[in-house]
Amino acid sequence: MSPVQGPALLKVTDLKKSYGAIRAVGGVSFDVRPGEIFGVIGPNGSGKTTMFNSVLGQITPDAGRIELNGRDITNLSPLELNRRGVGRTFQTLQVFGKMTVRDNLIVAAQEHQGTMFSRMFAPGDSGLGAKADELIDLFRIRHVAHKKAGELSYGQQKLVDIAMAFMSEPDLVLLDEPCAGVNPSLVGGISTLLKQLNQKQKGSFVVIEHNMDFVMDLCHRIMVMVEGQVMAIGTPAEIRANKQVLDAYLGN
Ligand SMILES: Nc1ncnc2c1ncn2[C@@H]1O[C@H](COP(=O)(O)OP(=O)(O)OP(=O)(O)O)[C@@H](O)[C@H]1O
Repeated sequence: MSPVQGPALLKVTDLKKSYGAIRAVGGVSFDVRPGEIFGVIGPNGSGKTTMFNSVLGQITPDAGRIELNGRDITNLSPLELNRRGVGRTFQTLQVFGKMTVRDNLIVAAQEHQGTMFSRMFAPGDSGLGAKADELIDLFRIRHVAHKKAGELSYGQQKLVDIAMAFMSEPDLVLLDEPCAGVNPSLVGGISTLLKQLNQKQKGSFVVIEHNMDFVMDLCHRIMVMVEGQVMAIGTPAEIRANKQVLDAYLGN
């Protein structure tokens, strides 16, 4: 049983997506509760990204239903989802190298508010400066806040990238491999930050990540996907003790 209880914030039911003869996601169901950090693990090609992109409105599933707070959000666009409180980070950096760190944060939230041309113009504060400063302090990037993001190390840019997803105080954030390419010395710091954000903003996170120590330490529950199917959902202790999971994945 998860330490986080309550009705589902996100509910995914029998999600399916094939590419020709390849069944990328073959009937996946799970739910994420308010305040829960939910990990998604599985071997390469097991359908994690396809599931993620279906939830985020980036690809159209063949079948299935996705609900947020009991409302059907299947096939809504990424922008509509963002306005309903769903944020995301990408595997690749989304920061704008020629803008300062602080402006990157402000612009990320302006986009959420619908200022679609905001990246084309010099960003004003729009009342978002206080939120940007709060995240700059939480992420301990005050010393680089007024530097151009492109001048930062990859690890620092990754922190900015993650902070950007939290500017609009989303109810649900989907994080796609937050540790990918990050120096191992920074991995523990990202985990601590996400725990702090989870406590502070009371948001729910879904995290795809191959770094097993990170997932086991961070997540309340973990879903294991294998060949487009859910093999197991449980607490880190339950997943570690699951013989089928050990044989198919963790034992490798
Ligand atoms: N656009 C696409 N066209 C054709 N096949 C695809 C496409 N996207 C994914 N697939 C296939 O669907 C299956 C699931 O891929 P997916 O990327 O969802 O897995 P994954 O678990 O995220 O893998 P990884 O850990 O490597 O990111 C794979 O067999 C993949 O080759």
